[in-house]
Amino acid sequence: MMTGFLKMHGLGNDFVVVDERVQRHDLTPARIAALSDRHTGIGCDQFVILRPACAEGADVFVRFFNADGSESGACGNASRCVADLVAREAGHTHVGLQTRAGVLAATIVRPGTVTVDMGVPAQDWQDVPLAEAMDTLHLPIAGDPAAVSMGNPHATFFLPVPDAMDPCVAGPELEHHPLFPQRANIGFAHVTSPDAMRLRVWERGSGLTRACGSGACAAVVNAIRRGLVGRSCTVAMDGGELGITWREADGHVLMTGPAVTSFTGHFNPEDYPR
Ligand SMILES: N[C@@H](CCC[C@H](N)C(=O)O)C(=O)O
Repeated sequence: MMTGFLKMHGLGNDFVVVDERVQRHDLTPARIAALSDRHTGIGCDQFVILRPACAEGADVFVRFFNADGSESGACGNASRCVADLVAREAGHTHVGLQTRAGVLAATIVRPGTVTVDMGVPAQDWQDVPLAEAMDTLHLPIAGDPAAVSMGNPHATFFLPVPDAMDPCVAGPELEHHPLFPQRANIGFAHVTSPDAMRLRVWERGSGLTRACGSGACAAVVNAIRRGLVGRSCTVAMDGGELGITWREADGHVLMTGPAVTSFTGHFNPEDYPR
């Protein structure tokens, strides 16, 4: 039986979105990895599955998978895309997304622009998680990265000059560093002013992407913790810009940026290895 999908993206971080709210489609991790392959599948950075919500305040339950088939608790760019989709369906401007990291409130700012409340970042070493007790603001790794969880594990390097580290060279090894028992997303940031930074992210399970929403939130949170930027910051990535605010009043991180639908299509799951 054919399965319908949407191809969406946020700043070029691209997603295959499959709606399982009415019917399941037997999408195993191996099948998701095969479908995510850019040469032999549909191709995407993350594969997103929608299920019926079962939490208060949520309109939909969203599961995020990386291109290698592994699951993540959070994906900022996909959250904006799903919020845009569900809000258009319902004719609402506010939607609740149930994720493995909790229920996220999203607001349609204007057509195609969405703010997602990414919640409160977790700063304790157990919550990132890291392999042993340590100060998450200064990891004992060359280059002195800081770590935080945005519902998924992130480490951010602050580079004195742009591109001082190549994500494609440093990223793969750091993603698998023994300090990160669940692997980690690795950000390479260069602060350009008290309210702006440039960022590239080597994503766990997907590699270098054009943008990473949770990575942008993590980079801003870590930069604020280090006293490098103020509470609101524009993050410029290869695919474009996100606005990130770490709200002082309640500690929530707000992420604002675009959500785009590229096309729709169909595939037969049976054509891909289970
Ligand atoms: N592209 C994402 C993050 C996707 C998940 C990540 N690779 C992980 O494994 O945690 C974003 O926009 O946040």
